[in-house]
Amino acid sequence: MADHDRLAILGAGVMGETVLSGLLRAGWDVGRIVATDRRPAREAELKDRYGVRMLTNLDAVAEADTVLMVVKPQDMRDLLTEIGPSVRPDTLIVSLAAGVETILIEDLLPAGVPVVRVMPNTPAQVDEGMATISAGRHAGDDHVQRVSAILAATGRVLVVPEKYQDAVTAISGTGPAYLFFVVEAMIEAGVHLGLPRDTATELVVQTMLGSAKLLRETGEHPTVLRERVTSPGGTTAAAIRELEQHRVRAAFMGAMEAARDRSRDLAAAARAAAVQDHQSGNDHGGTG
Ligand SMILES: NC(=O)C1=CN([C@@H]2O[C@H](COP(=O)(O)OP(=O)(O)OC[C@H]3O[C@@H](n4cnc5c(N)ncnc54)[C@H](O)[C@@H]3O)[C@@H](O)[C@H]2O)C=CC1
Ligand SMILES: O=C(O)[C@@H]1CCC=N1
Repeated sequence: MADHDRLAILGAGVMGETVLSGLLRAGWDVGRIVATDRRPAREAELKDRYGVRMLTNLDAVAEADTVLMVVKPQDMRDLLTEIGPSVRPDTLIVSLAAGVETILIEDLLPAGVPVVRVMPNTPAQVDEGMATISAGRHAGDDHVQRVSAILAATGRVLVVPEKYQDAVTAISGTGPAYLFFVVEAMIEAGVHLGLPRDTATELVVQTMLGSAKLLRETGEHPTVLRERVTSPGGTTAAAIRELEQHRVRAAFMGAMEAARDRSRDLAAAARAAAVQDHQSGNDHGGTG
């Protein structure tokens, strides 16, 4: 992304702020970024915290070369309906919403507007994010590069075919929640075994961090690393037997299938709303 390019973040909730703060930590000039939020208290909060200019959606789009849409999937249609007619043909539109397909976004925008879909995650708040990027029909390599450069400020980036994005959402988009769930459960277990809560928390958090670092830095398969902890007839073997008896592996598969299916449901709901709009003649003017 060239240094003069300007970015608008529409919807400055958890993920919008995550991207904003990451870019500022990476050295972006706050003057190159504008943001919006429909909640006035949130606008004031972000203005105070980062000195970022908070505008209306239409003003933000008018100023920007790249527009990140970071509202809930259910709010995406209203947002696109509002900004669609004002989007210039060369404005790059980027959606970070779960489930919403680029083809639906393109339909609500003027013909030919480039659209890119991203699935980020919250570890971007500490520059350890994992984001995947997929190009829509009118987005070229230069657009994908531009979005990669933005997301690379907050962690790792992979370009994937859009058909993978529902699975990605279930694995890395939603993934931090599963790991926090495991951490919660392990801390409770420590307390159950008689450890003070702060001691249990320190043990579990450092063990999570250290295990992730071991995986990343050695590149070893997790099974190999687990086997190295598992002494014959020892404590780990006893614990793993319990996890297997409770079908924890199957539960993880079921959980991620459910997340993948929910992402597909969100896409289907957006498609159904589009069909209903067309049938009722309530077309929003998009020709893309
Ligand atoms: N939170 C997460 O871990 C992740 C979220 N996402 C995606 O990011 C998007 C946002 O999620 P969160 O930040 O968690 O939600 P959030 O609810 O924290 O933020 C959404 C923000 O958008 C604002 N908003 C809604 N409609 C608006 C409009 N028309 N104009 C301006 N502002 C508007 C809301 O006031 C709110 O502050 C979702 O589509 C979600 O699928 C993707 C990956 C991870
Ligand atoms: O729960 C959600 O729908 C969002 C998308 C991925 C993570 N959080």
